[in-house]
Amino acid sequence: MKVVTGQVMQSMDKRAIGEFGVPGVALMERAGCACADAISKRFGDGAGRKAVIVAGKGNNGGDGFVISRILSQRGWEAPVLLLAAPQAVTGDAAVNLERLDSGVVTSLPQGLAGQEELIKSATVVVDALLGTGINSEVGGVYGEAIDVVNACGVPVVAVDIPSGIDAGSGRVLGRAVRAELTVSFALAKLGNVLYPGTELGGRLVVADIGMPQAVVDEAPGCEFMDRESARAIIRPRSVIAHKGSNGHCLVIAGSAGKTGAAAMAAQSALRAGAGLVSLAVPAALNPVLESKTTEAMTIPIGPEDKWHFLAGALGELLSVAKGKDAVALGPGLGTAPSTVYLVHSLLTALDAPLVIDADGLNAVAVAPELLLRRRGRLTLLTPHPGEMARLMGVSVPEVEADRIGCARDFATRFQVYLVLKGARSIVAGPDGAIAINGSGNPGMATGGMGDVLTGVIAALLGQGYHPFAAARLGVFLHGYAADLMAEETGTRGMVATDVQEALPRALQRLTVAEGGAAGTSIN
Ligand SMILES: NC(=O)C1=CN([C@@H]2O[C@H](COP(=O)(O)OP(=O)(O)OC[C@H]3O[C@@H](n4cnc5c(N)ncnc54)[C@H](OP(=O)(O)O)[C@@H]3O)[C@@H](O)[C@H]2O)[C@@H](O)CC1
Ligand SMILES: [K+]
Repeated sequence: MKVVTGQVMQSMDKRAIGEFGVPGVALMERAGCACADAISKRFGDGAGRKAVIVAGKGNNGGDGFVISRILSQRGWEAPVLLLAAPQAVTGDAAVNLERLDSGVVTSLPQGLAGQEELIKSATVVVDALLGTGINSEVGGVYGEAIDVVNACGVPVVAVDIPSGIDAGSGRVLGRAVRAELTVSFALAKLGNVLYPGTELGGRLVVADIGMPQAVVDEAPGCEFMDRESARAIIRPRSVIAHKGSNGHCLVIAGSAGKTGAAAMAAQSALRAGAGLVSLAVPAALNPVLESKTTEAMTIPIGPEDKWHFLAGALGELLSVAKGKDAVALGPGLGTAPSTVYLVHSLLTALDAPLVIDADGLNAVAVAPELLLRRRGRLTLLTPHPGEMARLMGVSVPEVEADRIGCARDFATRFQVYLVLKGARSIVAGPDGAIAINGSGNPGMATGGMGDVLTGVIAALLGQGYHPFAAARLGVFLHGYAADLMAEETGTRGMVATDVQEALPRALQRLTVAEGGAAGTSIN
């Protein structure tokens, strides 16, 4: 599913009207109608139902006027509380304000004070205060109105986006409405799918409002990874495939106390469909990993009494990497100076597509410019916000404040593919392309989940997926496996090996035709 910023949606609106001759008032009619349909579907129709529409003076309010008119025709009582003088309403919104029966609209430029009882008596409150036109922090009467709506205890349906959410980032601009359902128009906005906006919006429905297809197709946006997008990436496996044709991955991982990271990365690569996995570990750890893993082939590296990789392991590792389809570097490596040195040497010497995670990233953070020496070879980094902050030399809050910007900046600057992990992981390509992952749940906030993701992405690279496809499908599959686990056992107590073991089921669900309507509801 494509998602766009609020500004892009506003320019799409202008293009549809200016270049394609679609009247703005027709777009508004369809937008209001889609909201009214969603409300009817959720609450039914007929007498005894009351929708209180809290409207601003812009076109978001205009949609609210249409909703009032349509619900009234369906037997609802649908009063509009307009936070402006009627003369302040202009354009298409004014046309629809005119169409309302007298007595339906109460003009309240001073705010909602005194309207609390009416609002509390509603079946549903419709939030039509602010949409994509929000241009500053919300205060004054709009801010107070948001507080009243949030305190009323009645289900709220947000028009386009909860008022107060920045459509381009999902940030709360001062304060924002909390809705049960959001009906967004033409395409979802970034603020509908990124936290905290996505959580405040509740369930999201994206309604077709008759935006010309060319306008939709040509709008610059990014991909929101849902089941449909994942299905579009997965390739069928040949019925005559053999282990050699499904990719041979090399995992370089492990140090004392971190054998689990190595085992999970290797096992997850197998669970994500790798044909063969070789696991290179410091020699002293080999007996542990021999017994921890079954299908993966372990390769002891370096002196028998060493529990971490030494710089001198370069030659041995390059020779085992020869002919491998993908290499995963980093899980549980530790940060011993000789290991860091080894990672630097491997960065410039390894030819195979390379996934770098965890301590591998910590080593890269010391000298990120080494990534540029991999030019022409494929490199994919999977940092969490802490690792991203170290890579960029900024603070974690700075990363969290602009996750898309940070991921895009690093990926383009160092010509790598990058997955910035966290709720709604961001995938960035060296050309600046962005995807946002839609799967996953809070049960994944435990140790080892990153090792599983590394294995999954390495397996997909090894099977020949393009790195941007491997990263997008990898993060979706990883989160989707966790979602399947959560359906069965809930999110508390979920561990990384649960997700690892659910990977085949997730892959199967994505490759077998799904029953029921695909629909446009994403959560
Ligand atoms: N795009 C489409 O395809 C379609 C879009 N449609 C709908 O139009 C919506 C966009 O409408 P829009 O552009 O009129 O902006 P909107 O969100 O109503 O707000 C602007 C008003 O709010 C004000 N204002 C701004 N910030 C504020 C603040 N912090 N605190 C207080 N006030 C603030 C600002 O006032 P100003 O600052 O300019 O004086 C201005 O008056 C979109 O979300 C969708 O619902 C559909 O009808 C059909 C198809
Ligand atoms: K709104």
